[in-house]
Amino acid sequence: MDNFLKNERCPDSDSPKEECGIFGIYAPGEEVSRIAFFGLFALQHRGQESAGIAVSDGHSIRLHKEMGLVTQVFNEESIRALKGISAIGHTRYSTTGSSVLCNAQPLVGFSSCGPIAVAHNGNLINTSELRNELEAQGCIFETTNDSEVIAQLLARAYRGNIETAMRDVMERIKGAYSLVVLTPDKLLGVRDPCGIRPLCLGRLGNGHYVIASESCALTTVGANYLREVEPGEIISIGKNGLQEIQAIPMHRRATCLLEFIYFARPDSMLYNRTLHTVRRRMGQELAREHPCPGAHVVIPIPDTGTPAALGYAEVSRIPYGEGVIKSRYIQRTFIQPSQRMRDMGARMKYTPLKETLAGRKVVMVDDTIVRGTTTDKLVRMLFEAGAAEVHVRITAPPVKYPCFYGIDMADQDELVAARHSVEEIRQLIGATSLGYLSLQGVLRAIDMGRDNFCRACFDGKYPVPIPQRVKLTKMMLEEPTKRLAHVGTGSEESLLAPSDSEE
Ligand SMILES: O=P(O)(O)OC[C@H]1O[C@H](OP(=O)(O)OP(=O)(O)O)[C@H](O)[C@@H]1O
Ligand SMILES: NC(=O)CC[C@H](N)C(=O)O
Ligand code: SF4
Ligand SMILES: [Mg+2]
Repeated sequence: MDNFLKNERCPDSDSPKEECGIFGIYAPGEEVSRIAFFGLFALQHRGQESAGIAVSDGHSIRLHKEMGLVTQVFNEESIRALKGISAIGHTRYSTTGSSVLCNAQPLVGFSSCGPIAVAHNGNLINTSELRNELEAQGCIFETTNDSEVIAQLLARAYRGNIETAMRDVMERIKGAYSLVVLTPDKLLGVRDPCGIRPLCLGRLGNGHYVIASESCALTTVGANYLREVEPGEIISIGKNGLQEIQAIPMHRRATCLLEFIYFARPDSMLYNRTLHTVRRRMGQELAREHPCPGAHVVIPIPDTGTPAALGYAEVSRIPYGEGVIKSRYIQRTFIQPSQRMRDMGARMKYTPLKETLAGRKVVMVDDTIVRGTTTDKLVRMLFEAGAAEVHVRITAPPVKYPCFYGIDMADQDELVAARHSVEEIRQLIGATSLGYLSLQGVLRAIDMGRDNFCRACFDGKYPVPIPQRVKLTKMMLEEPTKRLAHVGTGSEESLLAPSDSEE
């Protein structure tokens, strides 16, 4: 627990964070840890705090994890030391538990039938309840993250059949979870009954299987995309091949809408749609909903705003141009662990191109305004570079409600749209005009109905009800008094939204 004690608490760090990248491979005869490294590298955008790989040699499991980016955590030596037949990996963006080494993943639990490694993307909403119960039974926890509850439950339930044990655990845990699980002889891919976080299955040319958060990681390792892991499903891979098990009934499909808008890489596929195409269409819808007659140029805020700006330019017939250059070496600002770091990140990240901006009426297209950290600095920067007008266009509706399923927006106070109207936000960011794409517009661009998505941060309808009287925060397991609040909460309704549950 040394790392935990040394962690410096940031003033605003009590809110859950974004998400994580997970990867799994079962391929005897292949360099599985090197392939996992490449897979994790492709998933680096999903989490930049720590990375780790666990490898099985058929008998035991070895683990290497460190704080930092994938390329900082692994080198030739550490990859070579991880020899085996199967592997799982993780890139972390903390949502429950500080960003410290003991909370890095994969986590390894020890059962009476051998070791089990777990890597988790998502966030549970009944962590404290389960952890209190396990502690009362004598379980000793080594981390302050929610994922260890899964590892501990699994280790207790495992009596030789990992699929049955996993099903038992799925019946207990609530919230968002996409998992890869490794035992000495099996690899599992698991998705919660709403399929909130993505997870897909692919196959290498030699017939071996890989599982990844996003299809872009399959492409990187040369695997063909087969399909998404279904909500409530366990995919089990071992020496007898692949087994598909509908472990618990699908509740309903509720994949995170923000994965389509921002989180997932544009070259990934979700619901069989390439996200670059979807985002371009969001830009087209935005141009129809919020035109900007008389503007001279449409500029994207790279990277995620780029396809949408192309779409906006196509429909509006306003020329597309590059107005800001993004440093190649900076990471996502939205997924930095503290507000101070996010502020610095935004300033380091962009430089304006005066040639595109000076004297022009500019349409600036970005994907989301979450806290507003990025947008107000950008608008100021464009005016300072000589823009005559700055019209901000956003390919998402205002983010008004917190996310408890693995995204960095648990504190409603941090969300600028929770406290201000669109006109007030326009004034705050100093834009000439401001237009958000409607939920209908987003859904038209994806070409699917609203019932296929979690969109709770936009409309307050949570697909998995949030327990009442519970403040789910990133640090809740590091502050014992907050944990007590989780015991015996009767109602499953949230206090946060006008209409909280979709039940
Ligand atoms: O309102 P805020 O809280 O400031 O966050 C919103 C910004 O954060 C993200 O960009 P980011 O730079 O993280 O990643 P990207 O390069 O993928 O666009 C997002 O694309 C917005 O630009
Ligand atoms: N962003 C995530 O998916 C994080 C997974 C897990 N909740 C953790 O904090 O480690
Ligand atoms: S609340 Fe928002 S960010 Fe969270 S899972 Fe739902 S759509 Fe995604
Ligand atoms: Mg951005």
